[in-house]
Amino acid sequence: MNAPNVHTFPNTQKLSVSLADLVVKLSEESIEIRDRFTIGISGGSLPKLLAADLKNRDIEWEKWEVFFCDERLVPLDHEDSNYFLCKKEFFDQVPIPQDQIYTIEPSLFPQLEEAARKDKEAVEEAALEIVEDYEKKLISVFATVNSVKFPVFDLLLLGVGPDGHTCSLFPDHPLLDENVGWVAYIGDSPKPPPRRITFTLPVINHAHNIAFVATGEGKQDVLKEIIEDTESKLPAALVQPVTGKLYWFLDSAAATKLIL
Ligand SMILES: O=C1O[C@H](COP(=O)(O)O)[C@@H](O)[C@H](O)[C@H]1O
Repeated sequence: MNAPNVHTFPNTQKLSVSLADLVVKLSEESIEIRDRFTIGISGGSLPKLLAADLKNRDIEWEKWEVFFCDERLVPLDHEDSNYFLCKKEFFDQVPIPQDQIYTIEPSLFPQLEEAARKDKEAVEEAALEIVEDYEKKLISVFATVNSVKFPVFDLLLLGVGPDGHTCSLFPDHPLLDENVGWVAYIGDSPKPPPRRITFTLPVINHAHNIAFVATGEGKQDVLKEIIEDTESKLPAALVQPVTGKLYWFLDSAAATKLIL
């Protein structure tokens, strides 16, 4: 495994500038080689930190293809939606073509809501349709130029929760063992809302570049385990790129307990 590049910054403003530098560099390199930039974005604290400086950069936005590393199964205009959050913080500020921002399929929502009034099995069936639709969207973008075994993103931007979760992969959850599917449904997320979809670990680990972004003192302990304990089984510690590069962008509050 490639050693992670851990970058720490005195404040979130400086972190955002450096994160934007990396995204610009990778976007330019990918467009030069493949004429497009494929990126997966997370929710939580990430979109605001990402957009802060990036929105003012000179980027070929029309070459971007954007997916969500995880998404909550709520309508796209719901405040819990990662799309809604990214739109508010980022997409509304930059000219990425709307049809190159791949959301979960809103027309599949009514049947999920109806299933929720029935039973768990019906919910799982309806959620599976959303998963299959999202996998089709991934295939439409990746199948022609990459190996179809797993999509290979130019960049995945990930967050990490104080419990060590990343995307919607939570500690000790059976989804951590998924090694075939690209997208998976979780109906019992310990962090609300409970129903979500998420990229699986192999999709994450096949990316060319993965950058974690974590800030604030609430993440000190978990970061120490994830970055320094090579035996850790926390979801974020299982992010180990097959051949790609792994970056950590931390503010000094989050990085305090690390031996760097
Ligand atoms: O629920 C989620 O949480 C993680 C971590 O969020 P953060 O606010 O602690 O950065 C996020 O990466 C994920 O996309 C989201 O669905």
